[in-house]
Amino acid sequence: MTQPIQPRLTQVFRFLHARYADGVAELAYAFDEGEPLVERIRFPAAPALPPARQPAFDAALKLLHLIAGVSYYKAGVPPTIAVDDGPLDDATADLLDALYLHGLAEFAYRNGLDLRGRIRFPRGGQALSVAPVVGLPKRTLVPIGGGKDSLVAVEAIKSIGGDATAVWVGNSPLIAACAERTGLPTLNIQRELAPGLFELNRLGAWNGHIPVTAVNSAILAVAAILYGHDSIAFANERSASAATLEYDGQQVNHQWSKGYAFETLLSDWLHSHVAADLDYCSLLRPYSELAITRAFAKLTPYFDSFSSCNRNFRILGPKPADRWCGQCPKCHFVFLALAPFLPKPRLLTIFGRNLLDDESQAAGFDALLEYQDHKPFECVGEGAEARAAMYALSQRPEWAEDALVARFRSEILPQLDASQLALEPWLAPSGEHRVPARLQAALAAIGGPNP
Ligand SMILES: CC(=O)N[C@H]1[C@@H](OP(=O)(O)OP(=O)(O)OC[C@H]2O[C@@H](n3ccc(=O)[nH]c3=O)[C@H](O)[C@@H]2O)O[C@H](CO)[C@@H](O)[C@@H]1O[C@H](C)C(=O)N[C@@H](C)C(=O)N[C@@H](CCC(=O)O)C(=O)O
Ligand SMILES: Nc1ncnc2c1ncn2[C@@H]1O[C@H](COP(=O)(O)OP(=O)(O)OP(=O)(O)O)[C@@H](O)[C@H]1O
Repeated sequence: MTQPIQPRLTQVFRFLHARYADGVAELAYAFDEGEPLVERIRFPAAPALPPARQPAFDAALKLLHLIAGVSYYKAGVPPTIAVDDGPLDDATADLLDALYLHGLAEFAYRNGLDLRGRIRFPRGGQALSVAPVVGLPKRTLVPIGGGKDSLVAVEAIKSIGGDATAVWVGNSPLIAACAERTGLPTLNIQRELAPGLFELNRLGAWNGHIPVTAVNSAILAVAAILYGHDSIAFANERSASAATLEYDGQQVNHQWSKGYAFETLLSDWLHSHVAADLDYCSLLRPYSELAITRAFAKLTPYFDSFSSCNRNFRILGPKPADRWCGQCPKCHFVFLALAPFLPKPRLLTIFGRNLLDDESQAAGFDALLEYQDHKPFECVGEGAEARAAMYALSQRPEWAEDALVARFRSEILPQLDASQLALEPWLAPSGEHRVPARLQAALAAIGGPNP
C-alpha cells in the first residue's frame, strides 16, 4: 500500500494536464510523484465549439488549469512549481506569480508563512502572437453570487436592454433562486473540487482562504468562448481594492482577486492570449459599497431571496438556518451599509432582527469601523465608509437610541475627525474602470440618487 502524501513535506507542485470533452473540463495536479488530484468543471448543454474559436478555448482552458491550481498548491506550498506542458511566457507567469502571491496573502499571514520569493512559475516559454478577434456575439455573462452586488449589476444591464445571461458556479439553491428572479436566461456551471483535497486537509495540509473570484473568472472565460459571449461583467466594488491590513511590508487583502489590479491583469491577458473581442470587467468598479447599497435599496423584488452571508456557500461546513446568520462580518456590514438607505422596518424584516440593538455584537461592529481592531477578513467595505454609515445613523432619531449606535455616539465618535464622516462623498463614482464602451451606459443606472 502506498503511504498517503504529507503535502507540507513535498518538494514540487505539478500542473499535470487540462483536458476537455463533452462539456467536462478535467484539471489535474500532483505533489511530487503522488496521486493526481483532479478537479472537474461541468458546462451544461455545452454546444459544439466552432473551429475558429478552438485556439481561444485552448488558451482559456490552460489559464483555468493554472488558476484553479491555487486550491491545491496551498495545501503544501512546496518550493518548486512545475508545469508539465512546459514553461510559460512572461505575461502568463507574471499574472500567476501575482495571483498566487497576493491571492494567498491572507492564507500566508494566518499560517505564519512568507510566500515572497517562493512563488515562481516556470517562465521562458515563447510568447504567443497576439490573439485575434474571434467574432463573439454581443452578449454578456453576468455572474451571480447570491448577494446584493451582482443583482445591482444585473439590473443595470437590463436597464440598457443588454443581452445577458445570469451565470453561477456551484450548486447553491440560494444563488439559483436569485438567478431565476433576474428573469434573464440562466447558466449553472458545476465545480467539483478533487476529493483528494479533503483527504489532504484531514492529513494536516495547510489551509485557508484562496482567491476564489479568480477561479470563477477563469471558469467564465472558458464559458464565454464555449457559449459565445463577448463580455464578462463582474460586480466587484471599488472598496475591494483596499487592503485588509499591512503586515511585514506586505498588503494583505482578503478580496485581492476582486480588486482592480487583478481585473487589469486578467482583462489584458484575455485580450492578448484568448480573444481580442473578449472583455472582462467589473461593472461596479467605480462605486463604493455605500453607493451600491444605495442602488440595491431600490431593488425590492430581491429582498426575500438574496443573502450576502458567506456561510450559505460552504461546500462542507454547516450552513445557517436562516439566510442571514446575523453573527458574521458580512451580515454586520450589509446591515450597517443598507441601514441609511432603507426604512428601518424593511431592513429588520430582511434580517429578522436588529443587529445594531444587540450589545453582544459590539466587537463585530468595532472591527468594521477599524476601532481597536483591523477590518475583518471578509468582503466588507472600508473602515471609513462603515464609520460614515454609523455616523449617519447616529444622527437619525429612529436609530440613535439602539445600543450600538448609542455606544458609537458616546464612546467612539468623540475620538473621530467629524470632517471625515459625511456619507455623500462615498456616493460619488470614481473614474477608474474597464467597462467596455457598449456597456458604459449601464454605469449611470447604478450611480443615480434614490427617487
Ligand atoms: C463558503 C466559504 O466562505 N468558505 C470559506 C471557508 O471554507 P470552509 O473550510 O469553511 O468550508 P468550505 O467552503 O466548505 O470548503 C471546504 C474546503 O475546501 C477547500 N476549498 C474550497 C473552495 C475552493 O475554491 N478552494 C478550496 O481549496 C478549502 O480547503 C476549504 O477548507 O474558509 C476557507 C478558509 O479557510 C475559505 O477559503 C473558503 O472560501 C471559499 C473559497 C469561498 O468560496 N469563499 C467565498 C464565499 C468568498 O470568500 N468570496 C469572497 C471573494 C473573495 C476572493 O475572491 O478572494 C466574497 O465574498 O467576496
Ligand atoms: N458562485 C459564484 N458563481 C459565479 N460568480 C460568483 C459566485 N459567487 C460570487 N460570484 C461573483 O463574484 C463577485 C464577488 O462576489 P460578492 O460575494 O462580492 O458579490 P455578491 O454575492 O453579488 O454580493 P455581496 O457583496 O452582497 O455578497 C460578484 O460579481 C459575484 O457575482
